[in-house]
Amino acid sequence: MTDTVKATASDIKEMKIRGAGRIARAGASAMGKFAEDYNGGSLEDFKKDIDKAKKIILDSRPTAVSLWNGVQASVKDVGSAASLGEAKASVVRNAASFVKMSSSAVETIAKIGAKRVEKGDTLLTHCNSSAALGIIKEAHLQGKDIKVYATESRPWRQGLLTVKELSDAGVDVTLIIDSAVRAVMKDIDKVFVGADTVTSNGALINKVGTSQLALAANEARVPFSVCTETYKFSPMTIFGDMVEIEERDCGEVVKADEISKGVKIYNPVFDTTPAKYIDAYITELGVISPGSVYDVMVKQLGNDIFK
Ligand SMILES: O=P(O)(O)OC[C@H]1O[C@H](OP(=O)(O)O)[C@H](O)[C@@H]1O
Repeated sequence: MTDTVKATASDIKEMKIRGAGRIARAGASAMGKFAEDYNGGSLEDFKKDIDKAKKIILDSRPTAVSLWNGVQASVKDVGSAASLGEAKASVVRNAASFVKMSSSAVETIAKIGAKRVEKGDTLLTHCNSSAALGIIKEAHLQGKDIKVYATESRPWRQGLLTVKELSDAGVDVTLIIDSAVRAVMKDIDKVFVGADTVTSNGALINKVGTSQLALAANEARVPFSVCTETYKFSPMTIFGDMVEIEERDCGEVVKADEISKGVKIYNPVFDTTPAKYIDAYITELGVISPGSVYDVMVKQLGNDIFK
């Protein structure tokens, strides 16, 4: 297996490459590079080998369906290719097309979402979502004079990436610990978070802590919007599949010498926010309700998904 595939899978697993959009683009790019460098003999060999490459990439992190959708989009024409050359070229072409579409989607979401930010708004965000931060930075660029609260997002503390990114962009940003979200919610006008996976019934799988943020926003009647590309919508959930919630090493939560032996540590990386706590999904196709996710998926993927 090529070094690029193994190195990409390792970087995603170790979160050197992180963020649902970024890992999707990295997975697609690795598939494209695999095809470009492939020097095997036959189309049959290529089909077997690219399936192995796909599995290595997909096994790196289980929750963000964006990774699956990015890899699938890259290899979708291999089965119908008439020759090895045609199969390789299709993967290179489709991978590049997915990466371009994915980056363009984040830019479109920024433009659409910024319209929902009003002058003087105080916003709250969680973790480090390029889609959510795109909206926030665009609203700032438009001179909307916003203030932002960003959660630390324990245990990985992606919030530190967020406050650096926003302060570097000149945004007035305040870091808070995750358990402070309900205390600050009275001062918040709107919440913007990202997505790892969206299920067919409109539920959100995102960084752990998102659901408590949605609960506090709902209690305070603060609009809660999810900023996401539609390739994070999960077709498998239409047929009842559950989304696997990744659990990571306990050492990310506490150092071994800080806790007595025998104490168990539960470290889920994501949680689920039911559709009823979500006011809108801000996507590259526009602002949609949680109840429209199924229809958007079927429209985009076509009725083939039922075959
Ligand atoms: O695609 P973008 O909007 O950048 O990020 C989407 C989500 O991916 C991240 O997961 P992790 O930090 O990779 O575990 C966060 O949960 C974030 O909200």
